[in-house]
Amino acid sequence: MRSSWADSVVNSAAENVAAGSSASNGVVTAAKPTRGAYIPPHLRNLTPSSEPPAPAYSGPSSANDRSGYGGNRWGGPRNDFNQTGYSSGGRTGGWNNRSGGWDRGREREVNPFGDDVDTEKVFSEQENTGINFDAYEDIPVETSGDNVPPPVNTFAEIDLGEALNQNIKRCKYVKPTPVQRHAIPISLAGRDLMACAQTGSGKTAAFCFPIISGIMKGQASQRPPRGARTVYPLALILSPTRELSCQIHDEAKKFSYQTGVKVVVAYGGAPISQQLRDLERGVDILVATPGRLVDLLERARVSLQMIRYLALDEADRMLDMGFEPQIRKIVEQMDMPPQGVRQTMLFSATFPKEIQRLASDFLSNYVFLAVGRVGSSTDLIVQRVEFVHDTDKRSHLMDLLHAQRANGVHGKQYLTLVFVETKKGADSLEHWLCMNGFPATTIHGDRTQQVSLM
Ligand SMILES: Nc1ncnc2c1ncn2[C@@H]1O[C@H](COP(=O)(O)OP(=O)(O)OP(=O)(O)O)[C@@H](O)[C@H]1O
Repeated sequence: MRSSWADSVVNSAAENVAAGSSASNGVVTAAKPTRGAYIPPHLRNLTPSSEPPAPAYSGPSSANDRSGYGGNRWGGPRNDFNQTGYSSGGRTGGWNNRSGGWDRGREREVNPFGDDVDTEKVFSEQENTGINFDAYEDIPVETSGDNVPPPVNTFAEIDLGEALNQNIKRCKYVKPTPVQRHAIPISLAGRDLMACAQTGSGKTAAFCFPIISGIMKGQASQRPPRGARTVYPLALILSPTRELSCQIHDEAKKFSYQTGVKVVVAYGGAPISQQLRDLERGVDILVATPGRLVDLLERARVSLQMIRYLALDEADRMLDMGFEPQIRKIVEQMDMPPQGVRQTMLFSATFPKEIQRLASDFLSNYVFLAVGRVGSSTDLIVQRVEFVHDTDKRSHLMDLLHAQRANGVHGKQYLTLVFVETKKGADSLEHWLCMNGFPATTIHGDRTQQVSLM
């Protein structure tokens, strides 16, 4: 006999359901929970003493429900999700098998921060993770659109929820970056967003915070059709490469630690079996590369019909890599709720015609946000091009390395990255640098070889 609290939630919910709370609306029919019974995110990590069990699913009676999969499939306009008007007492809880999870509430969550950290201490130390906030003060920010929600200066000004606030402290984020200052309030207000911001500007948190917060606070009473092994994520984050997807996944796991929100990553070039197993354990936020996601959709292992949030990261790069057909298939030709019903955030470093077309096709009454000069390289990096004969390249590199070592920069030791065309060339350079007093490590990628030097 199972006796955990997670089971008692499920059982008491099932009993309530069986007792007739939904008998008349015909939505809930299961009298006994089975594999896959759903526990809403905000209840998944709680202990018996900290919060009472979820109330039973009581059918699509509230104005906030996306009700009636037979009629209006998505149950009215997106604002009905009412992210901003949430009060913790107003949650209806509810349960279903949305994510296909099994025993989700009982799974031990790995701490992505390693050893438990003292969040208060971290916050008072006023550290950050290396972003140069002083340099951000002068960065031009442009917004346009109807009734653009005002930016915030601190995370404390935004109601992201206690668990997420704790994780922001654990990440040592003291204040929001410019893209976060603007994008988070816009997204929390339920608006679609087209954001132009450079890499490294803090975009990941800018789209993850509103998604995680929205899932934590949102209604959990939607009830998808039961599909054998199909999972129904609530949010989809598309990104061009495996590396970026994994990076977003790692960050999102930190942000969602102890929130009960489950994040899974799926990318091509790796066996699909482990990713399928991860999906079967439950998924609220799916981070995926377009090609692998199309595969999962065609196998009917993922359905997009419950998607409330869609984020496209580095959209220009995805188009450069030829992913437009896959992206359009995912967004326009599968079962994803249409624009205006889902909430969509499109991030791109540049804003060429193709991205403008994508924005007008995917977004609804959106806010345009540009942080920094669109399409330019960052002011924080000085770029210099030097033409050197092939035969002089190594000696020139050696001069640069000696100059850097001699000058130092404010007494700090910096690393140097050298990009090399071939694996063989990288190995040979590494050997040569070591022989000349610059210990180097080669990192072999699929396409670009890098040598980093001390
Ligand atoms: N508010 C913040 N305070 C301190 N550090 C932050 C903040 N926001 C993000 N960072 C850190 O800054 C770094 C860059 O952020 P992030 O990776 O989100 O940028 P990005 O724009 O998404 O870059 P990429 O395009 O490479 O994904 C990360 O190490 C992240 O943890």
